[in-house]
Amino acid sequence: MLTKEHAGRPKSWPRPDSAGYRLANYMLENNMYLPIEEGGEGENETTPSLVPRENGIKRNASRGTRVVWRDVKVVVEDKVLLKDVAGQVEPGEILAVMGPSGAGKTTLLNTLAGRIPDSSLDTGSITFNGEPLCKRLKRRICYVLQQDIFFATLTLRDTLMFTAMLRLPDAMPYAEKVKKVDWIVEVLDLKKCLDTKIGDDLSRGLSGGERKRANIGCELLTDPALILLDEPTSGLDSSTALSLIRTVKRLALSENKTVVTTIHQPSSQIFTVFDKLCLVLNGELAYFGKASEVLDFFENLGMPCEPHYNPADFILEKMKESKEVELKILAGSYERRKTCRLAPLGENEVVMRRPREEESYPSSSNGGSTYVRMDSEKGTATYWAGGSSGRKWSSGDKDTPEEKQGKWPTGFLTQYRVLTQRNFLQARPKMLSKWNFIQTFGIGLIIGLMWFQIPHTEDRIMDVGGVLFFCVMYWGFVFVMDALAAFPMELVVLNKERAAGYYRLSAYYLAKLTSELPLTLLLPSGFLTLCYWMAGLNTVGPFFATWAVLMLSSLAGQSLGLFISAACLDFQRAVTVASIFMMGSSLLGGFYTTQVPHWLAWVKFTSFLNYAFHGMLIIEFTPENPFSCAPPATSAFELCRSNATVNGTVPVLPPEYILGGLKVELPLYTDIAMLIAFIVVFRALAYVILRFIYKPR
Ligand SMILES: Nc1ncnc2c1ncn2[C@@H]1O[C@H](COP(=O)(O)OP(=O)(O)OP(=O)(O)O)[C@@H](O)[C@H]1O
Repeated sequence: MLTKEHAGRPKSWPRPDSAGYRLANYMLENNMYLPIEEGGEGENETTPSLVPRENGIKRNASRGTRVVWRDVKVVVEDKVLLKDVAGQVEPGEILAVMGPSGAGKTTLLNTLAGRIPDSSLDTGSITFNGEPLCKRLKRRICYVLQQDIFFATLTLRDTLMFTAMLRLPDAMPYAEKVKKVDWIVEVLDLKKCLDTKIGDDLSRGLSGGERKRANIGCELLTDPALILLDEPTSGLDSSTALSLIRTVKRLALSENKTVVTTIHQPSSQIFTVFDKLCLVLNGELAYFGKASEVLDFFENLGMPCEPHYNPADFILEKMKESKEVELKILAGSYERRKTCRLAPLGENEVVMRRPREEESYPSSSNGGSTYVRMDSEKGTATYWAGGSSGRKWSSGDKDTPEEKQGKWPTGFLTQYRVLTQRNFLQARPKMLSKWNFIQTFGIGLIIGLMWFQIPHTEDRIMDVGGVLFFCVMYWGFVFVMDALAAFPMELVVLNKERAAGYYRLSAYYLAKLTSELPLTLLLPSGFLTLCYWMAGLNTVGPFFATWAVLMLSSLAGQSLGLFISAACLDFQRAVTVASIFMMGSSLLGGFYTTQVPHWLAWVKFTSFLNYAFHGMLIIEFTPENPFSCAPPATSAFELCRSNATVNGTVPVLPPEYILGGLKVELPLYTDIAMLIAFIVVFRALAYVILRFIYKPR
């Protein structure tokens, strides 16, 4: 019977102090785990619920997934990246993929994760308990990337909780999600750094090992069938690396997870933790089998390893020794494969192959790759074409009714809500940093002092224009450049999360736009308040109207920055494009020159600064805020020259004269409509680029 403490815990996630977990721990510490024999059980059978182990110890194995891949050949742009690669990994096992740099380890991992384009998989089949890899099964794979990609300003607790909220189904109660996070924290030993910021190269946060475990933790939340780890130990010291691999092994054993990891140069202690080994050499399979038997394989080839030598070092040295040795290893592997048993083909399993040029096949003209289904039992082959939307070769592609309900783990509203909270939290420290405040109010103060209480006279009209233009230009630049700097970093996280199917892009985008709005508007509001009143411009009503125009202008700048960032995807290029655009916009924004060469006149209509500046001038120069004429001898206006002082009263300039002199031609509503159009169009364009052009796999 479950105790109260256990009652809310999902059945599949035992506590770290559970008997299963303690047993796994004990077995690992005492080297009592045994790899399961290759082949043997029928592919479609569920692994027996209890697998006999050494010393009579039994392990619960009812939920495991056997993953088998055969004849995998990957070709990209006529380059063969993988050739005839086969293997099998059982629940509770760790398979290490090793080989020299560029051998094809990551390509193999990407292939197993279904993250290569359909057109690149030339031949091969990948099955999970006999079911061919399909969209539904892909969602049960967790892929821990080599880089630990997170928002640096969030704490580990926030990161895990947001991931749980996004990746665990809406139907799961909140308390259950919290318990799952607690469990991950305990299993991966992350408790002591739960409230530490993730950090990055510039700001200290989690240590390398903690970040790696956090990365694994975020992926494990979904209770995956297959865990793929790409170089999980890179950048870690040997003891942290060993502890990490041991943790993964413990998890594999206690949870019956199937683990495949690429690794560069494991220590001999790490090497002993691996159950199976897959050596890849120039895209070909150099060895597949028990890790403990790899040295026998090399010895049989006449390459004995010296006692006490790290087997991993020995293997890599041999693989890189010479072309001759390389050929010898591959020949040995070929011979070995003749006797190596993989699980038999499953009922629904087909080994697919793209037809060769000389083969004729029907219906090859519909644009997609053409595949051949080879039924090994009947000895038949059927050709058919599959569009880029997916392969139509397996009954396994069919989702269950529950899975059909949605491609995403959570609904749009949940995604929007969680992403809004997360974006707000992660943007807040950056936007409201002490230095941003110092910069904003420092510059605001300088502007206020420079143009302190501008007299309302004709000769100071340009000063009023100067203050307003500076506000528009300053915040235009700040928002464009901020978006250029922040968005590419965010794109990396977005890319990872989209590839793993966390959420809809539309939910992310909408959340980003709304969550940052209050933060975006706070600093320019403070800045304008300071400058406006120090410069003694107009009254309260026009102040709020000017504020509204400045907000629209700032958002237009941000939208432009997002668009340039998404279109360029390269910071340096984006800065160059943005600088040219913004300098052009500033120069043609109507303040520096009112006499633009006629062939350049059209450019000012592409400048959002122009619309914002002119809008502010219209708001500022009103009959209620009169500007008096200069003495007739110096006035630029005919009206002032002809109207001399009457009874000591200096005549005032009507606003239309001032606005005419400043070449303000469009009405206020046109300026506002154009600013809104800038915001909408550039944001929409940025979305379209992300949605249709910049698609992660
Ligand atoms: N999209 C691609 N187009 C062309 N060649 C590619 C592509 N992706 C990978 N390659 C090439 O395939 C080979 C294998 O790459 P892969 O990243 O799988 O190697 P790896 O064994 O993981 O290397 P490392 O240990 O250095 O990460 C490399 O020579 C690489 O240049």
